[in-house]
Amino acid sequence: AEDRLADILARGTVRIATTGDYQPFSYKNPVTHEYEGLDIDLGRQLARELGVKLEWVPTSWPQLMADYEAGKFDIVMSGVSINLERQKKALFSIPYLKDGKTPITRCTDAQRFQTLAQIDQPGVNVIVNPGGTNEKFARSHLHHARLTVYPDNTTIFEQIASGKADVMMTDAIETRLQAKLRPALCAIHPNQPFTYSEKALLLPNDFRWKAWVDQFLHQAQARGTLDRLQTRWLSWPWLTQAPQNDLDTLLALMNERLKLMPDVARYKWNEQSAIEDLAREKTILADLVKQAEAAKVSPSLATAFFKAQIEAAKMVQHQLTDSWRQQQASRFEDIPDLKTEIRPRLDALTSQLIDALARNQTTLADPARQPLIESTAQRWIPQTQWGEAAKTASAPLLNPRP
Ligand SMILES: C=C(O[C@@H]1C=C(C(=O)O)C=C[C@H]1O)C(=O)O
Repeated sequence: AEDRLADILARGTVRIATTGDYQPFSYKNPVTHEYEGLDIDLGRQLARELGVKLEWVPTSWPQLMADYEAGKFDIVMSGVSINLERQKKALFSIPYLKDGKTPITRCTDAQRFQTLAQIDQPGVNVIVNPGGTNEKFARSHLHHARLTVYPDNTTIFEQIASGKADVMMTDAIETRLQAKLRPALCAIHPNQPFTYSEKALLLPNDFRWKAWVDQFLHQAQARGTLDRLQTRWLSWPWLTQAPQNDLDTLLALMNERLKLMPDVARYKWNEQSAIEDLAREKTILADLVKQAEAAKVSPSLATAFFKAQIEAAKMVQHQLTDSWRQQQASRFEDIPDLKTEIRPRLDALTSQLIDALARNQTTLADPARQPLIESTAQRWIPQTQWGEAAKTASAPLLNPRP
């Protein structure tokens, strides 16, 4: 008989399928090309507890069940909703999140759209993304309101903020996330949604493997890991717009590097170790010069640029630890390991940053393009949450160089 758990342990790898298109669960960051989100963190913890390597298997919603039948993965972690159709073929773990459809609207109109009866009125503009459970829900519950089907998931919430639409009904977790990303919007009773559904992990038909996964989730729930993951990924500084050109990409990568610093600082806080690690900095700068030469980037530009990124990284860490010291913060839970998890991601970013420098090199060296660089950086700095550190990071792009 099949014993998937034994297979995984013998193989030394767990294959986790994910779609990469569903914030806050699974999102393929278009700048770093890495997966990020609640289910991604949970997947890393699952692999750690199994004691095996993790292989992400890209899948998509339309392909999910076909990939399952082709045996391409051991588990799906992607914010999958339990549904009895899927369960005719596969198994689900115990649920790790409760959800349901609820409204999101402008905060100024929050009182107008509390109930379905209030929403289903002539003159109310409801907006919905096509093809999924949101559209199904809207079509079966709305008879008087005007329903606009809007295909662009990335700008649909802008339509509400700008008044082109009034309200959307979607998963409560998405309304919470969007309300954090866009302060003009409010999630309406996300704790008492109109419908009830559950998120779980999709598994092959193997009860021993399911028992292991259920125990893992049970512990994550009981120890508070799942609550912490929700808090983390609902306040994550998600990318809201993909970069449009090489200069945007460079700035976005600089931002991605800084986004890793809160975890670096939390790790060091737990270990009570110093923020500055000069040996590590020396290694980075030495590797970098080699990589720069290979990519035909001037080593002096690359060095100046990375010194500024490292300076900014330490500023972010100091700011955070100063505030934690003031608040007498205690230990942080579930922090990724600096050596085996965070620094490898920083190293991957180093290569991507060098590529981006190479693609921007002529622009950066051209005095006629300085005004463009300056205005792009000036727009970028306040869009990040890093304040002075973002200025420090972008200084080498602005200052005229020898
Ligand atoms: C990020 C870290 O903290 C500091 C900043 C570094 C960086 O930006 O790469 C390197 C070493 C430390 O001085 C780290 O320790 O990895």
